[in-house]
Amino acid sequence: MAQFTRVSRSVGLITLQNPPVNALSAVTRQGIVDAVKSALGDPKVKSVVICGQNGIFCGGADIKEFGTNITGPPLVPMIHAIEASNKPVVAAIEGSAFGGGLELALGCHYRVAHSKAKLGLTEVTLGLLPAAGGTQRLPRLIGVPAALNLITTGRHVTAAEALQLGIVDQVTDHNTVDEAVKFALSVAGKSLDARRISTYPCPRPSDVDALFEEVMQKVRQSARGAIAPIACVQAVRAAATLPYSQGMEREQELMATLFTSGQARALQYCFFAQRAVGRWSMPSGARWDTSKPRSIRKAAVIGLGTMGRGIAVALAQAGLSVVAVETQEKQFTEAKKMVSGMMERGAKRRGTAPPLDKITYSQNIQAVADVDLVIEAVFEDMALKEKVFQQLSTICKQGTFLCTNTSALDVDHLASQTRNPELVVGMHFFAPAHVMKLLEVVYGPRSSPQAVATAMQLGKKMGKVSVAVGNCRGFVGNRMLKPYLEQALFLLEEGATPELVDGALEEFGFALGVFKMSDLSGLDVGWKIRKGDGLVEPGLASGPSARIRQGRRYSPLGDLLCEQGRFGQKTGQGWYRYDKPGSRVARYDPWLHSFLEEYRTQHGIVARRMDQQEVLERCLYALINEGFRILEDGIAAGPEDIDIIYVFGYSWPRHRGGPMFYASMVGLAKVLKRLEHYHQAHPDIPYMQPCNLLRRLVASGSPPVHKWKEAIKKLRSQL
Ligand SMILES: CCCCCC/C=C/CC(=O)SCCNC(=O)CCNC(=O)[C@H](O)C(C)(C)COP(=O)(O)OP(=O)(O)OC[C@H]1O[C@@H](n2cnc3c(N)ncnc32)[C@H](O)[C@@H]1OP(=O)(O)O
Repeated sequence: MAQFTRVSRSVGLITLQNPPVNALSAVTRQGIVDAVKSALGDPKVKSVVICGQNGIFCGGADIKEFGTNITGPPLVPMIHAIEASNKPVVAAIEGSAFGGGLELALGCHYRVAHSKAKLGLTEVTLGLLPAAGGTQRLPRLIGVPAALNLITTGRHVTAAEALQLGIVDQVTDHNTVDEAVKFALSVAGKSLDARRISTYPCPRPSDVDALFEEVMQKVRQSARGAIAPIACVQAVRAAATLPYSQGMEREQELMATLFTSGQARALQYCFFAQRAVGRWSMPSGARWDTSKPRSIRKAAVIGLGTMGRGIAVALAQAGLSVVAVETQEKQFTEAKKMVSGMMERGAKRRGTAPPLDKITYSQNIQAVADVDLVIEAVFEDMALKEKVFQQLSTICKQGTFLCTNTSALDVDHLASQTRNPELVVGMHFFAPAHVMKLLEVVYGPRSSPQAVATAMQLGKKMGKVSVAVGNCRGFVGNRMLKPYLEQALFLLEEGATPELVDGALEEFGFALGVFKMSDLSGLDVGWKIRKGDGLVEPGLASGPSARIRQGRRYSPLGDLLCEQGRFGQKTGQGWYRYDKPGSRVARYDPWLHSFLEEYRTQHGIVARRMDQQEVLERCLYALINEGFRILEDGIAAGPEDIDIIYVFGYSWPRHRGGPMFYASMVGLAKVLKRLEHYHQAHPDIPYMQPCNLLRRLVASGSPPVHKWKEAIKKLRSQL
C-alpha cells in the first residue's frame, strides 16, 4: 500500500509501504493512485514527495505478479498522472530505485537521492524492458548512448553517477526525505513546463542508423542469444526516431512479446533461485534459519597456487585478516608479488586503496595457530591434503573451522584426519577465485550445521553466491560436468569436430564451447585426475577394447593430446591451435583433424555426419541426467541449487535458466525419451540410462520445476 500524510504544512508525503522492497504490487499501485489523488485534491498541499518506507525507495514491479492474472491499476497511466500533475512531485530515493521504481521516479518532476542509493533500469536482467516509459524517458533525459548503456545492461549506477548523468537533481548525505521535503517547498508554485521528461525532444544522434547498427551488433554479440537486450535497443531507437506517444506504443508492443517469453520465465526463475539457495537445508534437517554462524575475523589460506592466491585476495577484499602460507620458496616469492598485483588492480578498478596490509605471508604452517578458519588450497592430491589436515588439527586453536578447496575429493575422508570432523567443510571456489561468483559449500555427514552456516556466511561476505551441497565425487558442478565432457569426446570419435561441438554449444548460449573451455582450463588437469583414477593407458592401442576402461566406454583422445604436450592455451596447442603459448584466439588446426581421422581409422570407426541437435542433446541431456541423480541422492536440496551452480560457475546461459529449468522447459517426457534413445544406441555409456527420478517425475505428470522438491520428498517417502 501507500500512505498519504501532510508534512511541513504544505507538502504531501506519499510513502510506499510494501516490505521488503516496496515492490509495485497491485495493492501498492492502487495505494499510489489513491494517495496522488488525495495530494492533488488537497488545496493545502502545494508540492508532493514520494518515498519508500524502511530506507528503500522501490524495487520495481512485483516480479511475483508476473505470470499471474495481473489486476489493479496499470503503471503507465499512473506515472503519466504523476507527470501531468500541476503540483511539483519530488522522488526521495534511498536504498534502491530499480526497474519500475526508477520509472516511477522518472515520472516525477525532480529526484533527490541519498549518496548511498543505487539506481537502475534492471528489467533486461529479468528478460524484460522498462515498459513503464523508461525506454522513452531515459534517452530524453540523459541522451541516447548513455540510456542504451543502462537499459541494455541493467547496470546499477551510484547516486554520484546518476547526478553526473543527469538522472537525479540532488544528492544528499542527510535524511533523504527531509531533504526532498525542503526541495519540494523550494519548488512549490514554480512552472513545471520544463520538468516533464516525456515532453523533452529526444537528443538525436547525427547518424541514427549507423549508431543503432553498431550498438545492435555489439549487443547481439554479448547477449549470447538473449532476446531482451535486442528489444531494449529497438525500444530506445523508437525514442530517438518517433514522437513520444508512438515510442510508447512501440515500447508496449516489444514488452508484450518479452513478457510471455520462455527467456523471461527463465531469468525470473534465476532471480528467485539465487535467493532460494541462501535458505539451505541439510538431509539431517539442519537449516539456514536454525543454524548460527560464527563470525570469522582472521582466516588462513594454505597453498598459494592459482586458487590459493585468488582466495587470499577475496578474503582480504572482504575485510578479513589473512595468513597466507606457502612452503615452497619459489612459489612463495612469486605468489607474494602476484597477490599484491591482483589487489592493486582490483582496488584501481574500484577506486579504493588496496588492502595490502590485510595479508601476512609465511612459509611455516605454524603461523595459522590463532586463525578462526583455514582454507586449504594445496595441490589436488589426497595424500598431501591428508597430511595438511592432520597438521592443521594439531596446530590450530580449539574450534577453528578447517575447509578444503578440493574440487572433487572426499571431504569426509579429510574430516576423518582431524580431531574435530564436525569443523570440516568444503569451500569449493572457482577460478579465478577472486572474480568468480560461485562457491560450493560442501558438507560431509559429520560437518556441523554451524560449520556450514559459517562457510555460507563467509561466502556471502566475500560477495559469492554460495550453495550448500552434499559430499560426493565432484560435488554438484564437476560431477555433472564429467558426462558432458565425455559425450563431447565420444562425438569427436564418431565423426564430429571441435568446431561443430563448440559451435552448437556457443549457439545455445555458452560463452565457450567445451573444447575451447578445456583448452582454457588446461588439458593436463583432467589428465592428472584420470591417471589418478587408473584410467590412462599410454600409447594408441587399437581395437574396440582400447576404448573400454573399467567396464565402460572411454575415450583416450584427451590423454593422447596430453602425451603430445598439447595442454591447451598455455602450450599454444590443444583442441585448437593458438598463435603462441598463452594466446587466447582459438584457430582451426589441420593437425588435429588429421589426428582425429587417423584415430578413427586405427579404431575402425566410420565417421558419420551429425547435426547440432545431436550434439546438444547428447552433451546437455547427459549432464541433466546426472543432475537428476544428484537430486535423487540428496546431494543437492533442489533444482535451484543445481541451476545456480551452473549459471554462476559454468557459464550456463542465464536466459535458459540452468540445466534443470531447461529440462523442464524442453519437457521431462522428451528428455526421458531422447535419453532412452541414446542409451539404446550406446549401451556402453551407463550414465545415458535415464535416472529413476526422471522416470518417476514423468510418471507423476512432469510437475513444474518449482514443485520438484515437494515431489522428490513424496517419491522418497514411497520408497
Ligand atoms: C505488462 C506489464 C507491464 C509492466 C510495466 C513495468 C515493468 C516493470 C518491470 C520491473 O520493474 S521488473 C522489476 C525490476 N526490479 C528489479 O530488478 C529489482 C529486483 N530486486 C533486487 O535487485 C533486490 O531485491 C533489491 C531491491 C536490490 C534488494 O536487495 P536485498 O539484497 O536487500 O534483498 P533481496 O534478498 O534481493 O530481496 C528481499 C526479498 O524481496 C524479494 N524481491 C525483491 N525484489 C522484488 C520484486 N521486484 N518483486 C517481488 N519480490 C522482490 C526477493 O525475492 C526477496 O524475497 P525472499 O522471499 O526473501 O527471497
